[in-house]
This record gives sequence, C-alpha cells and structure tokens, in this order.
Amino acid sequence: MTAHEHLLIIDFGSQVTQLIARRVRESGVYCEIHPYNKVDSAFLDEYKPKAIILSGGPSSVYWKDAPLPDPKVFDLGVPIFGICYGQQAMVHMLGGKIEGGTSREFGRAFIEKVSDDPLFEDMFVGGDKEEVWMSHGDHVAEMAPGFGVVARSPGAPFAVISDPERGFYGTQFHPEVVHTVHGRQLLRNFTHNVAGFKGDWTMAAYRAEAIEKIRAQVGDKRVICGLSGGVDSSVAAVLIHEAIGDQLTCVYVDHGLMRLGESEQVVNLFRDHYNIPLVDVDASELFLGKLEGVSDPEKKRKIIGGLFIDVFDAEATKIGGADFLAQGTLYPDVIESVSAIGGPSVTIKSHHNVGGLPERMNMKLVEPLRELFKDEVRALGRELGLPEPFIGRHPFPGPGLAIRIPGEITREKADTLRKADAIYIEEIKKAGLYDEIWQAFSVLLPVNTVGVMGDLRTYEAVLALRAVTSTDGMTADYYPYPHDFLGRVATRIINEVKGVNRVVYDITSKPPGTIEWE
Ligand SMILES: Nc1ncnc2c1ncn2[C@@H]1O[C@H](COP(=O)(O)OP(=O)(O)OP(=O)(O)O)[C@@H](O)[C@H]1O
Ligand SMILES: O=c1[nH]c(=O)c2[nH+]cn([C@@H]3O[C@H](COP(=O)(O)O)[C@@H](O)[C@H]3O)c2[nH]1
Ligand SMILES: NC(=O)CC[C@H](N)C(=O)O
Ligand SMILES: [Mg+2]
Repeated sequence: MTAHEHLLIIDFGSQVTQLIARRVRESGVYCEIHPYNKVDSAFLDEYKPKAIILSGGPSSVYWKDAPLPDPKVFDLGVPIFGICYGQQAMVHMLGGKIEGGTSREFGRAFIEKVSDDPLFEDMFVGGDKEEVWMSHGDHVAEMAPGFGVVARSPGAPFAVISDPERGFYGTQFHPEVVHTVHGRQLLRNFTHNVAGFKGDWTMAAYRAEAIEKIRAQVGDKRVICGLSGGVDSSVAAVLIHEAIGDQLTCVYVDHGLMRLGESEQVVNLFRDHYNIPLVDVDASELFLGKLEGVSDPEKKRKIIGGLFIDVFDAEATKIGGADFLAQGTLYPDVIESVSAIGGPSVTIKSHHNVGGLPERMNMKLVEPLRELFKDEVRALGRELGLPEPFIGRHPFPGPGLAIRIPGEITREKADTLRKADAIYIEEIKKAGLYDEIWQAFSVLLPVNTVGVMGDLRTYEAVLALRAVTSTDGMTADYYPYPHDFLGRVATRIINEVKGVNRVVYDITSKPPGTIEWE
C-alpha cells in the first residue's frame, strides 16, 4: 500500500469493479479493491481510507446472506459513494428500503437533474439530462434518513442520492463504464470535491515508493528476475535494478516456443541498453521434451509453469543462491485470482505465472507491479526511460507458441508457425498498424485442407490470424482489417511458408472468446 492519501473500493462482485479503480486512478487518486468479506474493523484501522466506494454486484440486499459491508464503514467519518448494489446496500443498512422486480433497466438511460450538487460540477452542461448506463432490477423505494434525491431516471426515481452532511452519495447507474458519458467526471467530483483528494498520485510517486518497498523487502539478499522481453518483466527488472543494483540477476528462458529471432532480439536489446547481469538459458530441449505428446491446454500450461520454476531454481543455485524471484505480475492477475463472493471462481485458464508458481517455490516473490494495470505499467516504463521498443511491444504469453499450436506440439510445427507469424507481424508493421492493435499473432491449426498449387494437389495445415483491440486484455474486440491487407498477408504466407495452404481470420470478441486459443 502507498503512503499517499488513498481510497478504498469495497467489492461486491460486480463484473466492472476494476473499471472503478481505473477511473479513480485516472484522476490521480490511488485506490485498491478489496472483497467485502475481507474489509473488517482491523483492516479499516490499518488501511485508513480517506474515502470509500461500494461497488455493484449481482446480489439483492433482501436475499438471505446478502453480502453487506462492515457497518463500521459508516462510522469512520469519511465520504462514501455507493454504485448500484453499493447504493442499495448503503440505503438498506442506514434505514431505507429496497424493492425488486418492477422497474428493471439494462443499458442506456437518461437521468434528469433534480437539484444542484457538488457531484455535478461540469455535468448537465447545456441541458438537464445526462446519458448513463444502468444494469439493475432492484431500486431504492424509500430513502434512508438524511438522504435527498439529486437526480432521477424513468426507471430509478432515486438515480442519484446524497447526504451532503455525512458525505454519503449513491448512484443507481454505473459511472465507471464508458457508456456513462460523464462518469469519470462524476467520480472525480466525488474524490476531489466531496472527499478532498488532491489527485497528486503519479507514476513518479509510484516509482519512488516502489523502490523503497523493494529495498525494505529484499534487504541485502539476491534476487532473480524472470525476464521475457515483455513490457511487464522489463519494467520490473529496471525498477528493481534501480532499487538494489547488482543484487539483481535477470534470467531469460528460451523454451523453444518463442517467436522467430526473439531470443537474440530480447537479449541484445536488453544488453545494449542496460548494464544488468542477464543469463540467457536455452532450455528448449527440456521444454519440448516434456511437452511431447501433450495436447490438453491446461496440461501444457502446468508443465510449462513448473519447468519455468525448475529453470529459475537451477539458475539461482548457479549464482550461489537467491532468496527472491521477481516477476511482472499485474493487478488484473491478482484480482482475478481472488473470488470476491466467497465461492470458488471458475478457472478459464491457468496463467503460468499465477497458477502453479507459489506452492512449489523455494524463493519468495517480489512483484513490484502487483498494483498496476498494463497501461500504467507502460506509463511507469516511460517514467523509467525504457526504450519505446520495450514499451510498445504487444503482450506475449509466457507459454509462448505452445498455446498457439492446438493439439500436439512438435519442433516442425513450431518452426512453421514462427515463419508464418513473422510474415504476419512484418506486414502489420509495414502497414503502420502495430500500435493500433493491442495484440496480434497466428495460430497453427491441427487441421489439414486440400488446396491446389501449381496444378498439384496440396494437403496442408490451416493458419488462423488473430488481432484484437483492448485496454487491459480483460475484454477485447477483433481488429477490423481492410480486406486487401488480409488478402496480402494470406498470399504471402501461403506462398512463402511450406506446410500452410489456407489462411483464415478470427473475428471472435472476448467474451465470449478469449484472446489466445488455448
Ligand atoms: N521466456 C521467459 N523467460 C523468463 N521469464 C519469463 C519468460 N516468459 C515469462 N516470464 C516471466 O513470467 C512473467 C509473466 O509473463 P507475462 O507474459 O505476463 O509478462 P511479460 O512477458 O513480462 O509481459 P507481456 O505481458 O507484455 O508479455 C513475466 O513477467 C516474467 O517474469
Ligand atoms: O504470461 C502469460 N501467461 C499465460 O499463461 C497466459 N495466457 C494468456 N496470456 C495473455 O493474457 C491475455 C489475455 O489472454 P486470454 O484472453 O487468452 O485469457 C493475452 O494477452 C494473452 O496473451 C498469458 N500471459
Ligand atoms: N449491477 C448491480 O449492482 C445490480 C444490483 C442488484 N443486483 C440489482 O439488480 O439491482
Ligand atoms: Mg510475456
């Protein structure tokens, strides 16, 4: 946690709680999300929030065992903002009434101002209506004592309520989603006008605090950092190096499933720019050997996660032992692994660095980016002066091409995929599209189709191209390439890569798809 003034987001299981954190941080206010059942009196005494936001959630307050905040939050004397379920929980606990059923609103709605409020600064400009995004079945039927209505909508007579005396506010809609046109402004009005935050949390401040924290955690011990060349581990490595200098050794693992020329590129780029000890391990025999005959995606992931640790352990021993392993774990990884509403959450896929790692580890983890989103990591990277080629890189998953070759992995398939992917990425860069796309890659399908090339019959594999836009990888849309671009890439790949005779483009968004195919 930071020494900065900070806000607490109490999570009741909404799908969009992370967006609240993003919006709040965009206004320069540091905040953290904690599940409602972890926020008790002791936690509050330690965390000392300057203000609190109660998130939305799937429950209804009148359900048996509905999740509710510790009542102590209302006695702290700090401003509280309840969103949707959070508003309902607050009103319910403070003596009002919530009803269900009759006035469901999903999607776009318009709220109408009833009276002026510090929450509305720079809103309702040029009219009395604001476009907002609703997603609720219940609504406030009777206000709690002390509250008044400041805006309403056709389906929610209490769309915005306030108790200015105590600094308690609530909205039935979701200001954190972009569909609420002035949602960010509204949250900013809460943090700045109501709660009095200065909004001075910056990457420069984060950098200084992170360095202090790393020094305090590590002392004079040695740290190994898994360096992939991706933006997360590169930023982590440079930050840790700033903190502890040559107590840090980076380890780059080539598992035989990296892209064409990637290993040389990463190692050279890093050595050219930084004077940080870097061990370059060729572990391709080991990884490809253990993956032989394995086609289940989760099995692949677990094998790779385990082998990474083995390699890190072996390298640690070679440098005379290390007490800590550093990785570029981000905030979404952390939040996704916590189920707010108690029940076990469904595992979609085990990310190699979060899944298997901790139980089997000899080393303790150093994760200085645990509290940041990807775009914040990029901002921190710029703050640290990392060269643009590191910062702008598309994410590349730790298991690499292993999860882009559905079915069994062979060296030959990996080689085919590497060649095709290199052409695809080269064309993207040539067309000036690389920075517009969040992530692009190819997938080699375990399907052969019939083709005709130079009057001969071919029976070869299908290659799928993927490209998505996203802000944090949590949701994504396929990238709408011009047709001539797709045609050009397909022709080049089929002509130049032996073993591929058909190219298709994946137009699935996330959800319902995921970005990777496995
Ligand atoms: N080939 C590799 N060699 C060493 N460490 C790796 C390798 N691949 C992944 N890691 C470790 O696993 C962590 C998580 O991988 P992940 O792909 O999420 O992050 P990244 O590679 O640093 O950044 P990006 O998400 O942009 O690819 C990395 O931060 C790094 O510590
Ligand atoms: O380091 C990683 N280890 C993994 O095991 C892993 N699996 C997926 N990804 C990356 O995460 C983002 C979201 O991917 P999905 O939509 O496929 O879950 C995308 O950017 C994926 O490339 C991984 N990164
Ligand atoms: N999005 C929400 O927070 C929904 C709250 C509550 N379940 C309702 O339907 O009103
Ligand atoms: Mg990566």
